Amino acid sequence: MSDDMFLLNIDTSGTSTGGVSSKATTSTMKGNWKQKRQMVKQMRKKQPKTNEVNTEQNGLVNMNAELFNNRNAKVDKKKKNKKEQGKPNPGYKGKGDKKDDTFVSSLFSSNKEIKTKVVEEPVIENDDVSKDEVKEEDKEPLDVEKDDITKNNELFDDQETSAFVDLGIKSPKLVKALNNKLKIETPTRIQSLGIPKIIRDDQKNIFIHSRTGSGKTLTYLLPIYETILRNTQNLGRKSGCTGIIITPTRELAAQLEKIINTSLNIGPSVQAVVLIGGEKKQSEKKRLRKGFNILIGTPGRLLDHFKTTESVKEYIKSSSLKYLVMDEGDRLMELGFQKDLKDIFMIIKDEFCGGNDKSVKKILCSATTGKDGKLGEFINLKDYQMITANSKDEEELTIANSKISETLVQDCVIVPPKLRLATLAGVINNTTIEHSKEVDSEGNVILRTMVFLSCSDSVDFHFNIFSGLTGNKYINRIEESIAETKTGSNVLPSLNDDNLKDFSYVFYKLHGSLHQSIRSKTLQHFGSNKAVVGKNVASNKAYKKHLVMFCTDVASRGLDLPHITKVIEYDPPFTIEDHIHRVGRTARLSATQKVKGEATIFLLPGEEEGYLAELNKLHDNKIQSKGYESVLKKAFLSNDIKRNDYDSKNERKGKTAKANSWDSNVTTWHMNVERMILEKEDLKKSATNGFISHIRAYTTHIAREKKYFNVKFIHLGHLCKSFGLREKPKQLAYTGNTNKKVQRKRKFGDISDNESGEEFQMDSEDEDFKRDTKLKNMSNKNKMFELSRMALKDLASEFHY
Ligand SMILES: Nc1ncnc2c1ncn2[C@@H]1O[C@H](COP(=O)(O)OP(=O)(O)OP(=O)(O)O)[C@@H](O)[C@H]1O
Repeated sequence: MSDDMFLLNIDTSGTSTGGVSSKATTSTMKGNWKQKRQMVKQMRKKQPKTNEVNTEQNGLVNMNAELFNNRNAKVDKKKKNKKEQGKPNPGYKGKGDKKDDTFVSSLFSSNKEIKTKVVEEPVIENDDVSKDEVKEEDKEPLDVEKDDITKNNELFDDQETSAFVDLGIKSPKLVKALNNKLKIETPTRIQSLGIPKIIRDDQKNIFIHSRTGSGKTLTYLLPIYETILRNTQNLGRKSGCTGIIITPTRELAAQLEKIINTSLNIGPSVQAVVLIGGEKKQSEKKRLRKGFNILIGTPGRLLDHFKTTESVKEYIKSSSLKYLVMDEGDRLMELGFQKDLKDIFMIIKDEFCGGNDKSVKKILCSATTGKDGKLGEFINLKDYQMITANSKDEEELTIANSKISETLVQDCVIVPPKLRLATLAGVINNTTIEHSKEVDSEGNVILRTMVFLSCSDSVDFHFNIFSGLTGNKYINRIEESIAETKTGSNVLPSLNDDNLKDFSYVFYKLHGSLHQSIRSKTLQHFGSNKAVVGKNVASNKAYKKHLVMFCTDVASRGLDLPHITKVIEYDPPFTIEDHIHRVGRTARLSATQKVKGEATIFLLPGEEEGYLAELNKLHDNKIQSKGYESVLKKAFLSNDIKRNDYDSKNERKGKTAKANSWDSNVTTWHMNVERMILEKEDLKKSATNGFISHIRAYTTHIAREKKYFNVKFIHLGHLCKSFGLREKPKQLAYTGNTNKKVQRKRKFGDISDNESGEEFQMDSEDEDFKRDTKLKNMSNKNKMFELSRMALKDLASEFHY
């Protein structure tokens, strides 16, 4: 059967009284799935309705061979057999199967109309790009100098840019380390503007404002180095602390420590200590006792040591301390660290500097200016001066001043909720196809993609799905958050492509609920030059890997990872500022960033489409909206996806979809996910948690963006499908209280809603009971909202990380 032929199992005789006849005749249809669906509708209109087997209700209108070829006629029979055998059905569970009450809806039907004009890129069958032979001469080595990708001219001054020495960086040792170790010779615009002002010995506090990846870190770091090295009394790490750097995330703090102590290491005269928690406080104390010139940390941990560790006082004194940096300052505000910061300022002033901290310059640093642009005021930087490389005549801090790299290629794909997961697979897959020829001088292909999600549970779920969808292929699990998937698996179609057979995918997950040591190892592995996994360690073969990291916004700020090819915003950002930082992980000025940088944002049809206009305000080039169909076609057209059934008796395992059209492949892929979730209890739990947490997180979109992102606009049942779940949302949202103590109290009337706190100490179980009662009286959708709101109270800080 040809690709676009479809066997349809509908009685066309017009004589049947049973709707879909059990003696259905078979007709053959041509065309794409839309045409096929239209034809089905027309044919169905001609048939009398039935209560017995309502194909629409059972989700049987899907245009795919796997589910529907010859199926309708067998549904009744199958159900009967199942009942008789009393065995669970490992595959299809349909409405009416009372035991499960699950629902298999089709991926391509009942989807909301997309209003935005989308570009459907033509996909040429049988002559697809992925099918092209990758000839040696076709390979495109990444020649940084030649195509000037990393030069990022927008970041340098048009005129002859001054050298670092002209900016006040006089220490030969430092300039040499910059040239030799970091391969940096010419300062960027923000460095030219910022370094002289920071070094100058006046009291002005400073806001360094410049786009992501423009070199802000060295703008404040080099003056700190220079000040340390100018001190003729410098006795190494025990000579006193010159700079304190506060960061919102542990990852960013660890990265800064690595720059100072490893990448730009100029010996014992400049040494940093990092305090980020996640390890024993005792070992941090031990390191502090050795002395430090620069102290880096997250607010909570810094404050903790300031209050309790004696050796800190020994090294932080007004005689040496000159700079207090708040990197990603607006994020520090957003995360509610104001109180900690105020306490830190106070301890520094009163306890470390004897009541006078006038010699300490406060520096705020970010690519965005905070929600209301009043960041400086907010943290008492009353007398600050803004230094910006974004616009020459800029004085006010406003979001409009925040810029995105001109080299970034941003697009958008508007996807109905049911098709989100498959389209994500499609985008990842197509990134491999598009960049598979970009080899480095040693023949390696290392692509890196970051997929941003709204919450930890959703990160876990997507990591589990993509790393676990291997059928009978082996997953090489190095750590619990790293998994490699190789050729021949069902994870992504490109793994079955002959031209990409040497490719493998390494999946990572990163979020704040992981143990710190795992977070550090994962990031280190993802960022290392040859993320070597498993068997490849010993072989001399060139690496062909696509490293895909599923992460929360914990990875959106400040991280300078090498060679990020693609950023995917699978869940929309919580604020427009988050978008700027997420996409800022690519298209950076960096010796290791050898790609222009691409970003794709996923939006749902409907109100979310309006968000495009907001995004377009930030991007110089209009964002192109891609059609999800072309994404799916490109990914799923050329390689048949095999079913992963476990039903060996029925000999279904391993069989390909009967029709190898792209939509059949998409459906088979999705059914594989659904089956896997049905089979594995832990995966089901992960999917359920992922879905519920995603909804909760969605409710936290800020008020000014609620007109685009309001949970009321979402078809929750359809969204459920993108988590591979067949349950209805209400089943997932409300499970009732199974706590025995509460049930007993309920039974014997020991608990009532009006018991005061004095008479009856409310414990968490009693709160559960109150909640249950409240929920019972609500409509299903309101239940979901209420649950989200309740969880929000406790878990608000969890959502973003
Ligand atoms: N003058 C320079 N010439 C070439 N590369 C540079 C220069 N200055 C910094 N870089 C490199 O550019 C990359 C990005 O710099 P950096 O991390 O400081 O950006 P940023 O502005 O702080 O970004 P973000 O806002 O995302 O934190 C780093 O890899 C850094 O080594």
